[in-house]
Amino acid sequence: MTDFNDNNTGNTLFPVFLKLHQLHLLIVGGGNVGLEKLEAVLKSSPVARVTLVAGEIRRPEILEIAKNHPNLEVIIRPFQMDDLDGKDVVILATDSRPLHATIKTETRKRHLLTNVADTPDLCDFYLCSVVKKGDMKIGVSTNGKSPTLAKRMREYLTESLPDSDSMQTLLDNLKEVRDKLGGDFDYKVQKLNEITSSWLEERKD
Ligand SMILES: C[C@@]1(CC(=O)O)c2cc3[nH]c(cc4nc(cc5[nH]c(cc(n2)[C@H]1CCC(=O)O)[C@@](C)(CC(=O)O)[C@@H]5CCC(=O)O)C(CC(=O)O)=C4CCC(=O)O)c(CCC(=O)O)c3CC(=O)O
Ligand SMILES: NC(=O)C1=CN([C@@H]2O[C@H](COP(=O)(O)OP(=O)(O)OC[C@H]3O[C@@H](n4cnc5c(N)ncnc54)[C@H](O)[C@@H]3O)[C@@H](O)[C@H]2O)C=CC1
Repeated sequence: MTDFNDNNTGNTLFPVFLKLHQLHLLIVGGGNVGLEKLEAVLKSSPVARVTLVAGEIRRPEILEIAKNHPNLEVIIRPFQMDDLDGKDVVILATDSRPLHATIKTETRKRHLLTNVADTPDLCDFYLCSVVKKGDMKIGVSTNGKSPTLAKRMREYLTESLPDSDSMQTLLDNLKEVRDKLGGDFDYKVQKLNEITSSWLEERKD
């Protein structure tokens, strides 16, 4: 049975995995943080549809990245409110907190999910550290307490977990079994649980 009180007092964030290629992301800011967030997005979702608006591109890497990512549009001019038109998700990464507060007020009205990189309190969501092993992805958040520890945890999990090839083989095999299994839903759940429990047992040895 689900225990809704289980250790739920501190970190109440709800993790999800976005299909960013089906959404339109706006990043405002073209400096260190704009680049960091752009790289984080494209590393996980290389075909994400992204528009980046910045008064000035202070990290030229952004323009280099744009050359290899046709779904990334870079607009060099100050932000204007109509940049929000048609967007689904917004990341604010300028060096102006008052600008962030003004834009956040408008994105709230428009129900656009917004990350304000320098102000956790204004964020609707946080970016996380990402562990990737083939199709397996694990997101790590520290509830905003220590991004550096999130980064270290990514490194720790990347080293400790099976390598990408083994993980992919495991996932491909399980997918094959899953597709082949007949029977009703309960039977499938039971069978898949049986097969995967042996994997956990082996790990304990
Ligand atoms: C709340 C959050 C909002 C958001 O940005 O989404 C946020 C906020 C802030 N970050 C700051 C600083 C740093 N951020 C990093 C790195 C990362 N930051 C990321 C996420 C998040 N950062 C969200 C919470 C995530 C969580 O819940 O744990 C990661 C995980 C994901 C990503 O960005 O890709 C990525 C690691 C990726 C990886 O390598 O795996 C480093 C370390 C480094 O770069 O080596 C430093 C410097 C050291 C330090 O401060 O720890 C500051 C202070 C700025 C200042 O002092 O001026 C703020 C603002 C504040 O806290 O007030
Ligand atoms: N969340 C995180 O991971 C971190 C957050 N920060 C915070 O993020 C903020 C930004 O830092 P940096 O990227 O280093 O600054 P930066 O000076 O490198 O870049 C600022 C960018 O904002 C743009 N900008 C400013 N006003 C604008 C406007 N009206 N319209 C469009 N673009 C505009 C500039 O043209 C520039 O491209 C700082 O306040 C810093 O404290 C810093 C480190 C990590």
